[in-house]
Amino acid sequence: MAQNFRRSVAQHREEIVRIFASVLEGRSGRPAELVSVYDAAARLTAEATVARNSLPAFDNSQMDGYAVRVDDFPESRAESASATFHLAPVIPAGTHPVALAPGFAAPIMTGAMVPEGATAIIPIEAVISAVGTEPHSFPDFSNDDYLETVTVTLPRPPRGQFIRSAGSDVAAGTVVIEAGTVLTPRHVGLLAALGIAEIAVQPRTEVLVLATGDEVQAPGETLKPGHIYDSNSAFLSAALHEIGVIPVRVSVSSDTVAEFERRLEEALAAHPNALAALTTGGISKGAFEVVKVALERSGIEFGSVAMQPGGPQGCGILEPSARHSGEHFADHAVHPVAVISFPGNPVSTAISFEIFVRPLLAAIARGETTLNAAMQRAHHQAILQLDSPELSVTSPPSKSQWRRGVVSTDPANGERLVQLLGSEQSHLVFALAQANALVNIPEGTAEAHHGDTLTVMMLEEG
Ligand SMILES: Nc1nc2c(c(=O)[nH]1)N[C@H]1C(S)=C(S)[C@@H](COP(=O)(O)OP(=O)(O)OC[C@H]3O[C@@H](n4cnc5c(N)ncnc54)[C@H](O)[C@@H]3O)O[C@H]1N2
Ligand code: MOO
Repeated sequence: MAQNFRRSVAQHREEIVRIFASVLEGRSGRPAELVSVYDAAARLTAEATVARNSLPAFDNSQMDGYAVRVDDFPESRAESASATFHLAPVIPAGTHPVALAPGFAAPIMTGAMVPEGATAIIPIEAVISAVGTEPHSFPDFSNDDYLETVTVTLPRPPRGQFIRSAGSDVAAGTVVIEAGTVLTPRHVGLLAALGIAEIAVQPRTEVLVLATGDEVQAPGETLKPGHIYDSNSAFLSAALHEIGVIPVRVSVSSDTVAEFERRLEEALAAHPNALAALTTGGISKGAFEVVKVALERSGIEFGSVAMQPGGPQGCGILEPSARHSGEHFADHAVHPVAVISFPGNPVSTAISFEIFVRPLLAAIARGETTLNAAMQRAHHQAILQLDSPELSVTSPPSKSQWRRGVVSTDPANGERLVQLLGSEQSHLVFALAQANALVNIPEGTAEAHHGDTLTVMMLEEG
């Protein structure tokens, strides 16, 4: 049997980075997928997007008002220079106007195409006086009488005033989005503005999620005595989804090695591009440690990390040669797959994912290649608040303990404060759900007191 490892958190992180770097190395790029612009948010672009047309595509009005030829006004520097015009036919948005004849002002709406010949727009509020209508509201356009009866006196505008000229936003031919960009809603809006209905994106990374244990049942089922609901699959699937990775849920509700191997093989056969498998449970010192027994045979290493919760851990690379490919699975394409095994307790699984996997997979989903840097999550300092200042919280000095907490800002001085939720125990899912941060009591520290400064990691931050 392989020697069990003993590692620090930093050493285990390094090992997991090495594993992911190695499994990524052997994979060639997969063909891009075309997705609808409506489904493109958060996807990674496979190629650069070049604007085929300009934005705006045509000169258009920035105001509801009158389109005029500036040359129709008397040449004057005086601010009061004005001229009086008969009206040309109204130009609503979405119409193709005729050219503006000299001596006429065309009522025009915001977004409407500026007629040929017009060189400025005067907003309706700026009309000096009018005959046949109120100066600051448009005449009735429901019949053509206004063409005969209405005149408006307008101030001389600067040339180009309130005209949004063609190409002033995007010139045709511009690279508007580079390859390798994670699309935000703003990018999606830009693509739609350019009339692009579909965009080529990288296929998403798939990761298998295997919860194990005779006692686990899917939510919704009727619980048998001594059983519990499988919360790890739900947590991990949601967490993967949140970072842009496709979770493939595979529940293994039996503690037999053969079933675990068969489920894993079936899942890998059905998802030959899966980059990794995350397992939960079955790795510590019990009599039925199915994950450990099955995967140790395939070269995955198990041991302990100086961390609480999350002490028992396993990780390694499942090489194609070590796969238990039975008769049904021998013929599918095989890649090395990263296997990360978390302890079964729900808080242990959640914290292990946050500390060892989430930042890395999030970076991979964003197309980043410097995985070491990606592993560094933002840490902040916060001042511990305990209900009674004379109390303290304890931690095994040989371990880095991660408590659950709520970080808030002191309104008096803007400092970060942190209150702990629940205890250090790793079955407390309610406290975990209410927490917004993980709070570290570092290795070498046996007690933390009210007012101590501790390192916190915000759960909603990368
Ligand atoms: N003698 C020892 N016993 C244990 C040790 C130890 O060092 N010596 N370590 C403890 C620690 S710490 C942890 S963490 C757990 C890890 O055990 P396993 O990874 O083998 O996990 P299981 O025994 O299968 O389950 C532990 C716990 O979690 C519950 N569980 C399992 N799967 C799920 C799931 N999908 N959803 C929700 N809850 C789950 C399971 O029912 C157990 O209560 O070992 C300690 N024991
Ligand atoms: O290491 Mo266990 O994860 O403390 O409950």
